[in-house]
Amino acid sequence: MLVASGLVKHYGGVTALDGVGITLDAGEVHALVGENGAGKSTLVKIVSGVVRPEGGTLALDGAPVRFAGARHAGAQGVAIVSQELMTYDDLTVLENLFPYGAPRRRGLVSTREMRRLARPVLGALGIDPPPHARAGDLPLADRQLLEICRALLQEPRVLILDEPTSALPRDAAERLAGVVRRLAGRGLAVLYISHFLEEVMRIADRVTVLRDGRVVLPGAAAADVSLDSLVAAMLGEPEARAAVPSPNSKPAVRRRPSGAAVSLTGVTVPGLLRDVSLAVAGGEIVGLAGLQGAGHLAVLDAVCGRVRPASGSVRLPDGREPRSARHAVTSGVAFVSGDRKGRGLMLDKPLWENVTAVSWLGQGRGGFLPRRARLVDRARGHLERLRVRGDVRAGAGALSGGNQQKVVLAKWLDASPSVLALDDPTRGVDVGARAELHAIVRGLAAEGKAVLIASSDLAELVELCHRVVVFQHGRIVGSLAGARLTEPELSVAMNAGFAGRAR
Ligand SMILES: Nc1ncnc2c1ncn2[C@@H]1O[C@H](COP(=O)(O)OP(=O)(O)OP(=O)(O)O)[C@@H](O)[C@H]1O
Repeated sequence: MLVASGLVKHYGGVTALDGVGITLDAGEVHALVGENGAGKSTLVKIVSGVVRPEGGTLALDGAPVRFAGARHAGAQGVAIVSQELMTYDDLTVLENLFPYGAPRRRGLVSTREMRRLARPVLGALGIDPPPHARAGDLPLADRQLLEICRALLQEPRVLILDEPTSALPRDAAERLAGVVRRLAGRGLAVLYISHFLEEVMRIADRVTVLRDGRVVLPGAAAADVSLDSLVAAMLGEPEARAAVPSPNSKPAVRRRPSGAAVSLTGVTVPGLLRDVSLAVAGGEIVGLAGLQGAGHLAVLDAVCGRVRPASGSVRLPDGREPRSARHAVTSGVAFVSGDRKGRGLMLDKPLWENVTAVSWLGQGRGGFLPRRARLVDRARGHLERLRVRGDVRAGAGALSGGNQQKVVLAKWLDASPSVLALDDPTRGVDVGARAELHAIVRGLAAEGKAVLIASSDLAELVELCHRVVVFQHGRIVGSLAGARLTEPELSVAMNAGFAGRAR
């Protein structure tokens, strides 16, 4: 249905695509995988009309096409849900679903018609947001599903999903996988980009692997490709062995409890947390798990000073309560979120400024301003440690999405925190970088830092954590550690709690 051939694209001196081709057939889910910076988003942007290639061709149903922009591509039946959230936060749910012209009745915008059209699509995705709620007030997962809904309402023939499940809890991701399969069954061509390789193998009919702007595995039948060979193709053979941890490898962190570094005592936050007590020692990595709205994320908010308890108390390593987000930072709390756009980077500023920004806040006023060259060097050191490919003086906006996420982590590393609060820290990060970020988190714990982590990726919690505390309806319902800390156990506990089980 849609054939791209010989695509070439440069950004300054960087070759993003070097003669890339891909064929998307009706009725198939075609997965596109590759390391951060491999060129996936660039390919997707070209195929969806957002970026023009310098070379190569696109053909739709055998006829050559040149897209003048995303709307033009949309009108030709190519819809995209991009990696970065594109919801209009100040508009309502319904307004977000019909951005290019709402359905009208007798010349007037018809809310009823909007609802009628939207209801079955929202239902298929398993969400039911209030139609007049402000999109910005919805949880991240719902906002992502809203975007998918918006794309589906265009009734596309080619649907491009760029990391659609990276912000979704597992149940929503599984629902979405079902929806994608059904859409392909109805004759849609789906291009599916994801860093979750197991998910890719489950959902895709074909898989194309990009490495350094070139196709290294072209449209292979997914049934013929093993997970190992996929990783090897992505990373190149020698690196693959070093970067990917063996499955279920437990953290080799020596726990060095040194008293509670962070503690919550009887914390109640109306609507979010009810009488939560939790202590995390220095050296400990504690996971926070729960379904959407269970309260586990509110613990991070409380530690980071973004919500204040109505009763109970939160104590940071310096013995103080976090009175505000800024105060929490100066008390040594680092907050790393996978929601890069919302919480993270100054995209128009160079990498070194981004990386060194927080430690300035942490050091407060009155210090001597280090010379720029020293800051640049310091930033370069952090970025090399995280293997970010990119010039330290270039703007953060020029980095691929996954590399931006590494910069978010680097800026907090620079601030030498004593507590790490992580919210889906490896969202959108490739398998090699994920292993690297995990190694860094383990290393920081081994240095005595306290780590609290929430993640929609249960494998991440199982791999990293000493124990995982499970939340339901704002309360702690139990915890898992040691041999009981497995993905299936965790999933059951999150959904059904610990009724009838020993805690
Ligand atoms: N607007 C831009 N300006 C400069 N360089 C860019 C720009 N967009 C992408 N690049 C560069 O092109 C290369 C390919 O990036 P691209 O975003 O396509 O990778 P990706 O495979 O989608 O990565 P990720 O998995 O991290 O999203 C990278 O080296 C990136 O730094």
